[in-house]
Amino acid sequence: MRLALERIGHAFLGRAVFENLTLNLDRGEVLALVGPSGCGKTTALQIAAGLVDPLRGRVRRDYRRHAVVFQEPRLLPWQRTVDNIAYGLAARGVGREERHVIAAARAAEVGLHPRDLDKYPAELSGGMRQRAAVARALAVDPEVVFFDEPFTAVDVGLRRVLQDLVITASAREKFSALFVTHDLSEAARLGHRIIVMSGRDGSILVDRTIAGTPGARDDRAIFEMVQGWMHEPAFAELFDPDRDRA
Ligand SMILES: Nc1ncnc2c1ncn2[C@@H]1O[C@H](COP(=O)(O)OP(=O)(O)OP(=O)(O)O)[C@@H](O)[C@H]1O
Repeated sequence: MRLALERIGHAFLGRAVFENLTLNLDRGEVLALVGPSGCGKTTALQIAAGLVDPLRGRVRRDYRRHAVVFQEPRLLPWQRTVDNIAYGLAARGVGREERHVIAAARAAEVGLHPRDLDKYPAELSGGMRQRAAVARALAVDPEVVFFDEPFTAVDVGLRRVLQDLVITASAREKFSALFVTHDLSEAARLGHRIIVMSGRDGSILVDRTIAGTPGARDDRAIFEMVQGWMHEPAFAELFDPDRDRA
């Protein structure tokens, strides 16, 4: 077990997001977290990543290094791509030359061209910026990666490429990942397990292993899996979050 949220309760301005959230992330596992907008997925991720302190409950972490990939790339505009990718390494005291070697290797893994390394974020396309954000996360050799809807803003074709990057990298590097997404097909492509959060009280409606292995599921299998999920009441809230709301 890499990470455990134990009986977490959280509220903003006195309004509860969830009262009693418990979830585990296993070693090497990509856990897809889905739920209707506003149910608390990002809050759960931020608590798991230590970016927000929960009001109640406990977070147990059994790892040394993690990284976060946000929906927007959050690159430093005044730094070249190579230095953005190496950002976490600089914070860890890795020397400049070694940082650049590692950053160049990570950039190549996410499909950035060597000439992109000297560019500033404003000179990159949106997709290239998000590739750089993934490279920056992987550069620190994280044992856990938190993805908060990282590919929502990129176009469909590139989204698949970036999903494949995550699948390949997680299989190669054996990191665990908590992957928040709105997209059931994305969850079905890259997850080992899926959790569905309720829009009513943030409780967990579904927690199940996804059949097959990420990267080995073909499009038809993914399509059929998602079709099957969509017929389950627990998933229906994703499409009609006000259904049972008082
Ligand atoms: N900083 C904040 N201050 C006040 N309320 C907040 C804050 N952050 C989140 N909330 C509220 O907490 C609830 C959960 O938000 P959260 O962003 O975790 O949901 P989500 O499931 O990730 O939503 P989405 O899928 O739309 O990104 C929402 O009602 C939101 O308005």
